[in-house]
Amino acid sequence: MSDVRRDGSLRWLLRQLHLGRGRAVTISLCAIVASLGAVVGPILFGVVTNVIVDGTTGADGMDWRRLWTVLGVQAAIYVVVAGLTFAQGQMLTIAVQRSVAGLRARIEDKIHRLPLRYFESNNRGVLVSKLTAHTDNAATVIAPVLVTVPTNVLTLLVVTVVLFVVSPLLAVIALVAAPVSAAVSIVIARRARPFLETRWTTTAALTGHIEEELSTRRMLQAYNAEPLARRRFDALNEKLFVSTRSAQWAAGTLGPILTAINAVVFLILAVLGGIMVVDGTLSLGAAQVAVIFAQQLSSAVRELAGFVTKVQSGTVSAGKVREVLDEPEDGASETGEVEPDRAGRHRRPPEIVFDEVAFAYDESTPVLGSVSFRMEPGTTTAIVGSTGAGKTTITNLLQGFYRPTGGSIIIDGDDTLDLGPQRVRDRMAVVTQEPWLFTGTVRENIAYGMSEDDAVDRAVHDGHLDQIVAALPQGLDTVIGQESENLSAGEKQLVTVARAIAVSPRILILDEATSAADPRTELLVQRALQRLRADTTTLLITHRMATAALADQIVVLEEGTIVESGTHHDLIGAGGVYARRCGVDSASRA
Ligand SMILES: Nc1ncnc2c1ncn2[C@@H]1O[C@H](COP(=O)(O)OP(=O)(O)OP(=O)(O)O)[C@@H](O)[C@H]1O
Repeated sequence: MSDVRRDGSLRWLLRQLHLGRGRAVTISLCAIVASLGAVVGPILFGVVTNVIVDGTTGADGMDWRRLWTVLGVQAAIYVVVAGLTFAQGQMLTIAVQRSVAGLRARIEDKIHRLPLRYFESNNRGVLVSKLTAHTDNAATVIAPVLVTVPTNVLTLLVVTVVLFVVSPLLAVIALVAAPVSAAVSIVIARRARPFLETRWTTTAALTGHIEEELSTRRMLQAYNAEPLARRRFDALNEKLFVSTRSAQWAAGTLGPILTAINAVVFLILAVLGGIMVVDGTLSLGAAQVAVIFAQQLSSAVRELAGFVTKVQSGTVSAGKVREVLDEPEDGASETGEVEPDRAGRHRRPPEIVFDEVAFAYDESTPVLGSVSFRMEPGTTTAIVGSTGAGKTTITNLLQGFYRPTGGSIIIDGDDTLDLGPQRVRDRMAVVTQEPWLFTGTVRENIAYGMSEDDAVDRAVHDGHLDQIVAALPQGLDTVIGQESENLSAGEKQLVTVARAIAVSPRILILDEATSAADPRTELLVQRALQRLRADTTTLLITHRMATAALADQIVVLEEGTIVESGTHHDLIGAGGVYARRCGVDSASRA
């Protein structure tokens, strides 16, 4: 994280952008030619002045031909400069936006490759701002690198040379200001940097806070905790205000200081130039060129100084983006298409074996000891056990979210680590206690981009959603979402059950899938899932003994270890933990 070297971030960023050398060179060339034109313009302006002065004060009268020629050339140069500036600006905008889109795509891709652990330990607001605001801000350094630096360095060189040709004395005076301005700019940029860092981290924290507030707003209201949330918001808001003000203040002092330095230089040049014209050591046109060039010199220095602050800010952002892209990936989070030769490997329900599987989320606290059980093809295995026993952890491992720390999970003879997560998840459906819905129609939520319309209709019927869908204002086309008020918690769970039915899975994981449904609906859904079971190897996590009793095999887990396993009848007969649980469960239901 913080090991990202700040000074390396700019070079790193430019390497990530894949701007295309040809396009970068074209943009820079256009900018350079345009800036050369902008330098030649004032020289011709001086020539025009001298022609007019000679014409009005000399004996030969006005040389109209020369005057019109110079004016014509000058006009042509300005037209070319305008054209090139426009073209360069357009190309630059496209290049910058394309680069930003590419960078965002890389982060998006990275997000799918990061281990779940990363998201568990990182604030979502921070991630969102890295994906959006920081990416945009990091890209703002492209324009300065391609245009500001080459054009202004060139302007500095040409202007300096011409100034020396015109008048070495005036050149020296104009140049003395440049290093002073540059030093001031660098000092101010350094001062602004910590404020910029704070501004970005606070913006991210504020985004995270607002997101949390929105997703927990019912709880906040129910517990009257809004004042607490408000206080946290106010504190972050104030911190953002202070850091932004300080950053702006530090950067804002730069302009006036440079303007003051330039004003003094300009005054000295104007007075000295005037004296030299009166003395006859300098023509009026040359004096004019010297004054205009001195201004160009100072504006080039100012632009380069602006580049320093912009790059400061862009580098801070590039560092943040780099933190995400440099995060170590986890093979277990690898995603993508299933390789064609292995696609559809689960043509029939597979056999799944947990062979001495051990696991710990963090090394100091083992969650699973040595878990071994076999799931025959097309059968249902129920895992029951106390809260925190490790049941969901077993489903997480089967989905390939984490790697076992010991032992292996074998599907049809292949270790899941060798298969890779894509193939493991091929034709796998999961329904959890927390129904996961995205903003879209009921149909889209069930199809989830994979199932045909008739599969959706069948799933609605088999999943006993018909009546619920009929009661919705636009039926299957009603828009729902995670926060949707249209559906109850149980109904949302039924939508996710229908989604699982629609994909005709070969492996089905049900983790308290019907916990929010009433007993009658649960029974109906159980029947629907029962129909799937012949073609599916099912892992069922449940606290309801009546649901577990329907399974072909029951595994009883306590503190990460299997304490007993067998059929409902075997375990009732054994009179152990399961039998006691069944007794308590039926007593509590009575
Ligand atoms: N992402 C995680 N990071 C760290 N520890 C975790 C994580 N998820 C679960 N745990 C811990 O692992 C242990 C087992 O959790 P798990 O969710 O597998 O239990 P469970 O049997 O499914 O419980 P429940 O019946 O309450 O759902 C718990 O002590 C829990 O605190």
